[in-house]
Amino acid sequence: MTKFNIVEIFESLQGEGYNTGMPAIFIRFAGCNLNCQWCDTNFRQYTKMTLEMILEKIALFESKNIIITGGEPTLQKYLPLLLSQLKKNGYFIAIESNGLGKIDPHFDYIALSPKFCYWNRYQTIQQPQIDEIRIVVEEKSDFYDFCLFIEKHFHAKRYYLSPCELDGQFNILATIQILGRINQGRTDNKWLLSFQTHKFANID
Ligand SMILES: Nc1nc2[nH]cc(C(=O)O)c2c(=O)[nH]1
Ligand code: SF4
Ligand SMILES: [Mg+2]
Repeated sequence: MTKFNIVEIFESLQGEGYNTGMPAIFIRFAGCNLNCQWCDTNFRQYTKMTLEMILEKIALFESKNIIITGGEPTLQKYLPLLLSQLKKNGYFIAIESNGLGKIDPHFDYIALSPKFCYWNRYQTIQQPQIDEIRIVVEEKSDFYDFCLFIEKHFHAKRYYLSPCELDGQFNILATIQILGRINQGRTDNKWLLSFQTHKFANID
């Protein structure tokens, strides 16, 4: 029986990146292949749901946008099946991924969040055209080089830096300093700021 490991399904507003404020149904999958120090998501507690159970649950919400997230959603074996069913039902489907798994090019919107700590593992990874890259800022001397590497390695429409929350504090100054450094001498201001606005607004 085809089952998905689901942490939670809820309706909210996209809190981050280009689509900030977009009403969406979030489907959060369990499990991750990484272990980031500042991870803010409990991806270890989940329930098993069939495709029918997921469709029934999301039909209760108003939104026709879906954000597939985790954990790391590409680890779900039956994700392509869910994707094709949701597409048949007319949903716009975005994915949030750490970028180390294979991303199905049929997603309507692809947001990758590559992790500085796992830099080496991105060297051999190829991905289709990405809509946005969003990197959480780590205050390490070669973090800037990591951003340049990612910009070269993955082709995205937009690039964002996002302040890291650690012990309730966001490293905003470090974030805009890196943005300043990376945009210096360019005329396109290619790298932009993304806040996790849902955390400030106290919504899911
Ligand atoms: N509002 C809201 N926006 C989000 N964008 C990405 C999220 C995530 O946890 O992947 C998230 C989330 O958890 N909440
Ligand atoms: S990749 Fe994302 S979900 Fe996985 S440990 Fe890192 S921050 Fe958490
Ligand atoms: Mg989150």
